[in-house]
Amino acid sequence: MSFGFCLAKHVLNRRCVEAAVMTGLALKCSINKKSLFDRKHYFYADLPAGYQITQQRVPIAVNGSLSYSLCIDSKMSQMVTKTVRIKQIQLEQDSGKSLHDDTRSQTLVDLNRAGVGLMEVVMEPDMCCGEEAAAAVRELQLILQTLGSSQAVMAEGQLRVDANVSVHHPGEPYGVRTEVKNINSIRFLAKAVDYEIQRQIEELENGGTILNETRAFDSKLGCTVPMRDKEGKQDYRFMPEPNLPPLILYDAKSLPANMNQQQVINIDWIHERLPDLPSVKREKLVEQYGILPEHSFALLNEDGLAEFYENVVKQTRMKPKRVIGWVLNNLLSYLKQHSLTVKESPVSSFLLADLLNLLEKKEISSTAAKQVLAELWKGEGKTPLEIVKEQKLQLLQDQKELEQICQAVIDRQENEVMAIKAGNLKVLNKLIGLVQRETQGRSNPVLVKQLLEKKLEVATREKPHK
Ligand SMILES: Nc1ncnc2c1ncn2[C@@H]1O[C@H](COP(=O)(O)OP(=O)(O)OP(=O)(O)O)[C@@H](O)[C@H]1O
Repeated sequence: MSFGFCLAKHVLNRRCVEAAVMTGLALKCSINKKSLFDRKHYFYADLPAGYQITQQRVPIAVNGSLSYSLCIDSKMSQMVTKTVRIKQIQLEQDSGKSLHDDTRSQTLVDLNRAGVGLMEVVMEPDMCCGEEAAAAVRELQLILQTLGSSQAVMAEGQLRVDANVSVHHPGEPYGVRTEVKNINSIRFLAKAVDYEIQRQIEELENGGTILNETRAFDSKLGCTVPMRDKEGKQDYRFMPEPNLPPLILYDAKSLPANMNQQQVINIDWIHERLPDLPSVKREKLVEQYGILPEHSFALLNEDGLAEFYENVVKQTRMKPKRVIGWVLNNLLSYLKQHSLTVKESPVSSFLLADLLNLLEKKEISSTAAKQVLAELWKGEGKTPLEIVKEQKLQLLQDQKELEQICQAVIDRQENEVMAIKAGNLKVLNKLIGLVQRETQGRSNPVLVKQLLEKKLEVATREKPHK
């Protein structure tokens, strides 16, 4: 993953180091007070210098872990939390990008990123399938965005994944790995890993062998294809980078008293200022509002949605547990349908809260509230109350009128009434629906149910006297 600051002319960029320290701390790594920059030599068209500056041998952070959760059932309601170990985090220079044009049998090289600072997070092989890899990288992406160490937009190359995949029988050592390079979407990551697992199993079952090669994921074909083989240990001729001395970091204890603060990086200072990480934010949401853990995941999955939800909660009398349904089932599905971000929503948290207040005060039914939301979505600047009045959506407050309508429905639906009296209470819902239709959704279904039940009980009791 990379951030837009560079190591150009081999002067170390302070922001790169701070971002790596922040990320290391967030991923529970030990931060090395001394790390080194080496030149790693290899020949490839996208590496014009013939070497890459990297901390691969003595990196800035080591031995961390990342916890991530994933759903294990199709209803997305049962979640398990897993952990992947972080081997190391290193600062590097990015290379260029090769663009292969198969139709013209040409390769173009985009050098725009060559030399730009890049942070590599190396994970241990602790994941078992594409879904796990995808969930771990999604969590890492959220952490990077929370820290501000990268915008981590995969489609723009700000976060890329090289997935190493091998297969082995339980209890046996890991098999030979292949590396699927430069995966630029979480969905493709899951597909690439699962494809590669399956391909390797089939290859081995058919008596073949797995080559230690670099592959690419072809998103159109949904499969991985060979790029170049890595067989035989390559000699990278590592040598210390002459323009970059060892990187020395300090903590509160080791910080020399007479040192200019601008010239040093204090790990403790960064640690104290780390923002709440996504896992902590989720826990707080569950605890504070009594929502389900999976709801807290959904809230953090969209940029700005948790803040939106909290703003609605602050401005409405409705219980947070009910508000969550409106935010996730109604507002979020509108946003998704129209491919909009939370910031672009035509319905502000204030308008949604206003609407939910009408519902809470029983001035409108939830069917009517959905109609109002659809109208608010048009972004014409009307308030929920104006829409309610304009479209005559207020709940019928006149109990007598409602009783008359219920009676009329009962009188018309002889068969249904008989079924209810015979004990089939589900049919009552049909009568409630008919009253709703008669009142154009303006009746309070709870009240209608009570009235119908009362009337039908009376009718049942009255029958023997007739
Ligand atoms: N047998 C294996 N099966 C699956 N993954 C493995 C296996 N052995 C190592 N890995 C993973 O491969 C990755 C190695 O990445 P690393 O960047 O350190 O080496 P590399 O791929 O050889 O380096 P580069 O691509 O920069 O030449 C690590 O994430 C590690 O967890």
